[in-house]
Amino acid sequence: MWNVLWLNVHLATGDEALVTAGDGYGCIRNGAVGVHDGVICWIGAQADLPDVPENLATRIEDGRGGWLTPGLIDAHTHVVFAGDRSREFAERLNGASYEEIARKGGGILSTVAATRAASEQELLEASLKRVHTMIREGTTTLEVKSGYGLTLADEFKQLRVARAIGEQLPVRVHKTFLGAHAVPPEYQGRADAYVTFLVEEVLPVLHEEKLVDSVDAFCETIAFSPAQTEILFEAAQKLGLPVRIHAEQLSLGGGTVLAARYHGLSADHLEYADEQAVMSMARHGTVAMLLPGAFYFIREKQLPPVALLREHGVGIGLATDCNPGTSPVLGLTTVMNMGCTLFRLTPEESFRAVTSVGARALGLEQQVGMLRQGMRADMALWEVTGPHELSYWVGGLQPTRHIFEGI
Ligand SMILES: O=C(O)CC[C@@H]1NC(=O)NC1=O
Ligand SMILES: [Fe+3]
Repeated sequence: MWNVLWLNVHLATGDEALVTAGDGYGCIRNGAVGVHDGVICWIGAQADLPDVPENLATRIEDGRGGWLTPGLIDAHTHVVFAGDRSREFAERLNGASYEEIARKGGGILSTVAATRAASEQELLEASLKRVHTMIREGTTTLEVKSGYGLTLADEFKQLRVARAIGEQLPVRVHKTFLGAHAVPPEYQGRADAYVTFLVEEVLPVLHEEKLVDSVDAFCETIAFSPAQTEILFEAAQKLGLPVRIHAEQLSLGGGTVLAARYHGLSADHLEYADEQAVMSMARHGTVAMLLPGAFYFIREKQLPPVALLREHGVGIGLATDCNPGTSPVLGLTTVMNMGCTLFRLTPEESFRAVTSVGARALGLEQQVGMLRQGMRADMALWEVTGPHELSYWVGGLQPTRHIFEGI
């Protein structure tokens, strides 16, 4: 029946079938969870537990009255990179402009150069350190993008490292191809040729190696146009790969509408999204993935259209966007607080944003993101007064237990 039994826990299930107007978390107080081979096989009030045959070889876990939640889902990270951009942060605070930093070889292309120069082992070691911190803060599912290699060999290297992270650590990894993150030095002024290179020589090879779970693009005035992005999306669609997009981060450019038209899993950033963009996401079930870490770090002033997202019933996700340039953030509970404090999400919305909605953004809603019979037993145990407290602390809150596949 089960090989692990969690007792003496209050459950914030995030189960949409249990969520009500009065309880946005789908709570079961004084609950229990039975797990068999990493899957939830029983969940409910402890008083309703069926008799457990004495001889059953069951590992009993005492939750000591803590709150058990789904493991947190970080559905947008660039966590695999080499090099250091902290000096740029200091230079900017001492008056240097982005342009001056870029002219000195700083910015995204400096991370590209460092990532190309790093060996696969060096890249893995640097990334594992950051993912260990993410795990300590409750993350059990992690999306990892490429996009700092920008050659076949280096995009390959990044995605192999992403795969290795999931093989070595108790975390589920979704691998996203983001070759269209920036135009590399060898293609400067030839963005169209670079896009052709990506769709003809890079994406098919990485897909063949089963290293791509979805395809992303940075659709922005300083990156790729909607027309260039669509070429990539057409290629992804031909390979049967879902798409996602960095869109409307710095301007209204049409990326969100484009991604929704391709039934994109998510459209991310969205500070400059308008009602047409929101309605296109609602029409196609595309998740709005808000990234308050980048908003905070680059001191953006334009807020994403949260009221419109609510009005049109678009799922609202939150993620760290962990990257060295605009969002050096590792903790999802910090991002949950930012979602509430900066974007005025309710704690319930913030909780769903990193659980059930995060799962939808990765196409994993049948496996993770809720505590429900049949779902993977990826969970986190918290010593808090209730699930609302996960959005309250500004950093520093860690679960007492990070539980992957039940243990
Ligand atoms: O500066 C970097 O390294 C990444 C910037 C980051 N990438 C993206 O698509 N949007 C961003 O803010
Ligand atoms: Fe990003």
